[in-house]
Amino acid sequence: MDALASLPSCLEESRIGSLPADAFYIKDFISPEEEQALLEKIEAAPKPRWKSLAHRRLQTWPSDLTKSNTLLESALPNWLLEPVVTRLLSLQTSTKTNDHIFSVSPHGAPNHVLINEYKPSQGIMPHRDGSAYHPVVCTVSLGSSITLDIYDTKEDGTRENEPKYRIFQEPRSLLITTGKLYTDFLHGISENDQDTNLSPESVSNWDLLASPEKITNGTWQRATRTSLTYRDVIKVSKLGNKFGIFRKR
Ligand SMILES: O=C(O)CCC(=O)C(=O)O
Ligand SMILES: [Fe+2]
Repeated sequence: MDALASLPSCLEESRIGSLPADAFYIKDFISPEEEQALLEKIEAAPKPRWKSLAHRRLQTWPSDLTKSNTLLESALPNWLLEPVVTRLLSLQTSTKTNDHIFSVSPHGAPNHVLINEYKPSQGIMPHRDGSAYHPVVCTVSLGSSITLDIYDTKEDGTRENEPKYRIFQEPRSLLITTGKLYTDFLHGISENDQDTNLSPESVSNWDLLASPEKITNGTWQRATRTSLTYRDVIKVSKLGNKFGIFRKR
């Protein structure tokens, strides 16, 4: 199937209307072939690229941020730019403008990618992404579906115990979150080997899913899911680039 055939003509078509502003879900953003090629690149990365946390492993491209949340300037490798970033920047936010989702970000494009791998029963604690990034997150999912839980906070600022919203992320999909959803709400993935109670009522993006019929009796049995999280790091230091050139000589 041609991945581009199913792309929306503008982001507004993909808005998750039942969520606070703003979230967009685009099914089949990449093709199965592109998904496979990305998984192979991730697998082929040298072992030290992986950082193992207690319940998850991850890669950071082009590098980790410094203690002061600065990115040492360095280009993303081409396999992380093509096709994802090119396609992402081709998506207009509305039919009335030529703006894309990173038009007003400091560098006009994502400059950083986090790759998270979740085996069944692995997840990520509810958190906010914080102030190091321009408040736009673009997540491409690979391999398997998984449910992202969105939590509101109580009046005293602590997190609600139960998620207020749930977003079902299918392989090859793109999820964009920004606005209040970035700044006010928390997001996380539960440490379960299955996602349960999935229904048109409980899943905010149900109407935008590629294959809701693959969810049986409201249950999704997880397999390994890998995500690519694209963001624009606000502070970039030129030093990284110069040092890179210096080292090559
Ligand atoms: O894997 C995901 O979809 C979420 C990752 C995430 O929240 C993060 O890396 O900040
Ligand atoms: Fe996050």
